[in-house]
Amino acid sequence: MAMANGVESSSTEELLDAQAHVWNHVFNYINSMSLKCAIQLGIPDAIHKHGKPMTLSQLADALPINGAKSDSLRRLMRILVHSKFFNKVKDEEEAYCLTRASRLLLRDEPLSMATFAVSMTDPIFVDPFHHVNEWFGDEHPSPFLTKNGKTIWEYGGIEQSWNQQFNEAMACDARLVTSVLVQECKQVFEGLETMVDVGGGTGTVAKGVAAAFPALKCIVLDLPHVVAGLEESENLSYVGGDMFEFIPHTDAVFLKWILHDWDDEECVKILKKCKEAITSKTTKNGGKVIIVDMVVDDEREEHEATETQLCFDMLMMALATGKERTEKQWEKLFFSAGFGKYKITTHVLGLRSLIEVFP
Ligand SMILES: C[S@@+](CC[C@H](N)C(=O)[O-])C[C@H]1O[C@@H](n2cnc3c(N)ncnc32)[C@H](O)[C@@H]1O
Ligand SMILES: O=c1cc(-c2ccc(O)cc2)oc2c(O)c(O)ccc12
Repeated sequence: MAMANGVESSSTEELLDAQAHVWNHVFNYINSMSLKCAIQLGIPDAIHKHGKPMTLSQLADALPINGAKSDSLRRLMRILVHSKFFNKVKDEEEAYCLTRASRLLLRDEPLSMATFAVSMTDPIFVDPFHHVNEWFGDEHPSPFLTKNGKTIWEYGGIEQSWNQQFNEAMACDARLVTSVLVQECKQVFEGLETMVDVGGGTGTVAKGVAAAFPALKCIVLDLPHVVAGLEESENLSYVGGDMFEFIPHTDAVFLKWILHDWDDEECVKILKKCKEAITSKTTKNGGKVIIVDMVVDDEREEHEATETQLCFDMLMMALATGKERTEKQWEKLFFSAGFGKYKITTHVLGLRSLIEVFP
């Protein structure tokens, strides 16, 4: 009866598909953890050092692992081949080589994301996500605060090693973005005499921009515990302060991964401070705010890009009061803060956009 009917049998298939879908999502963290393990074991570095595709036994010999675990290493490599971190090639024997993604996980590469990937999968960083359901029922502005009793920024001022790990993870991303900015987006900085990188962390972007444009004076404004004791140079200096209170006068304010941390009301406050900073000086060629952040495209067809943007939106919900915004939402912020026009450049920074905002 049940199985004789085509509809019934297809609904059995659908039921099993649905079960697989649930499994897939329940165990999705295994992808993150496998990647973390590969970086910690130094698998990308070992393959890179080998200089040509590396067989399983060569890899097992090169890694700091128990020799009896080479079949487990094969299984780890299998899932990482599946998730496109390695390719398997076959000449005389099967061997592994790097992909573009695992090249970004080499420890000594200037644009390495290895520190970022290991930090962000550390239990202390993942922990707030175990408190999202509890947060839905409480009064706190973020699950991070539900878990830690402090905002992420207050927490960084108290937990030294957390602060250092967070700043290093941000610096990883900033190195990659800076290299694109100074190579592909030179025109954005040309003609500026001064620039303040607001919430600029330990100054990775400002250092890169200051080196590429020696006539441009760069100032990094960040919380006092973030910029304490950092080395300055001829055209790079640090100011410890609060962007909600004061931003030094400048031709341009740079905001990378800042506004998505904050809710709309807080963003308008920050943007108003930016506007004061860029309009209170007689600017020759400047007078703008440069933003690096996502512009969510609801129509976007690419599945992976949409998933990443949705993950970042959840990240902002779990850690702070922010969100990822559509162009309409950005426009509302700019006009509410008293700006007159803006220009969005997409694609040059991958999933993020470069937004220039003018008074
Ligand atoms: C997500 S990080 C981005 C860092 C850097 N812009 C980057 O993209 O690599 C946000 C930064 O904002 C800083 N921040 C948070 N609250 C701030 C405040 N009230 N005033 C100045 N900086 C602040 C944090 O310390 C942190 O460095
Ligand atoms: O990439 C990140 C990661 C974080 C993060 C993740 C987990 C935690 O427990 C704390 C922080 O925060 C970020 C952030 O605030 C941001 O503006 C951009 C990127 C990230």
